[in-house]
Amino acid sequence: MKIALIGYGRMGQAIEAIAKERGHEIVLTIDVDNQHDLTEENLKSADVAIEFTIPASAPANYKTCFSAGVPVVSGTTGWLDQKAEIVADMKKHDGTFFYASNFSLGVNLFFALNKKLAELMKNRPEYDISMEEVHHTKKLDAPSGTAITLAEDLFEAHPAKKSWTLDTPKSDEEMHIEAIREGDVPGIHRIKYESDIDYIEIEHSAKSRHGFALGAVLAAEFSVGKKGLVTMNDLLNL
Ligand SMILES: NC(=O)C1=CN([C@@H]2O[C@H](COP(=O)(O)OP(=O)(O)OC[C@H]3O[C@@H](n4cnc5c(N)ncnc54)[C@H](O)[C@@H]3O)[C@@H](O)[C@H]2O)C=CC1
Ligand SMILES: O=C(O)C1=N[C@H](C(=O)O)C[C@H](O)C1
Repeated sequence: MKIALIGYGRMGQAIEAIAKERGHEIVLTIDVDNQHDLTEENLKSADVAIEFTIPASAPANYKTCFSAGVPVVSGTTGWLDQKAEIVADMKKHDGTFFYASNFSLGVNLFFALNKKLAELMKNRPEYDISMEEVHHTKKLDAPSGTAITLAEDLFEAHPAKKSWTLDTPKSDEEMHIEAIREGDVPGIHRIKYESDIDYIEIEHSAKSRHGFALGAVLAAEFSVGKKGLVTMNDLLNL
């Protein structure tokens, strides 16, 4: 598979190493210094683009790939307020878009566990619910994309909670998410249920970025030949 790598930071470099180990070829590498080389012409040689950049750059990068007819796999977080526009653009070009707030298998199993626990707790108003996420100090967005996915899944299964806030909740319908930035932490997510008599917590802690990067390469392999929106549930058969 010929890959265009858009974003050559921590994730781009981890993805390059795994893609090469799996026998793929990187035919184009774009980072902030050569971003103008991301053109339809230069994308012609790629079977798929893998995009891990920054919230401000990702939407324009997706549109260039859709115009070029190249499937896009992206894990960039913090741009979802523009999702409707991006999906419309993908459809206009009959494109392929595989987006995941977290590409690790373990986190996707954790998503299922979160839904199950929220379902069990939906008639237990004695438990207050909160979340905590911990990431490295270079992270630009808060809360993490993964925390937002966890929160949205929780609200669906547990309708007493309806929205999240990074501040002190103003009502019982709001759930607090604490976003902690320290060191080079690859990513920790905790969901906490607390009553007057006990405390239940589930946690996922990434030991490195390997799981995210491997998931992104597997997603790229899966995306070639597909059309429309593709998700981790499709890849993992969840
Ligand atoms: N979905 C997932 O599984 C994961 C998602 N992420 C997300 O991926 C994104 C990237 O994370 P990292 O690699 O850790 O960040 P990073 O800061 O190490 O790398 C981002 C790179 O994008 C480059 N960049 C900025 N504007 C660009 C443009 N217009 N074109 C091309 N490159 C550009 C920067 O120069 C930088 O090298 C973040 O949004 C992060 O939240 C990170 C890990 C896992
Ligand atoms: O920025 C990161 O590093 C990460 N970002 C993703 C997110 O926002 O959820 C995934 C992972 O937690 C690492």
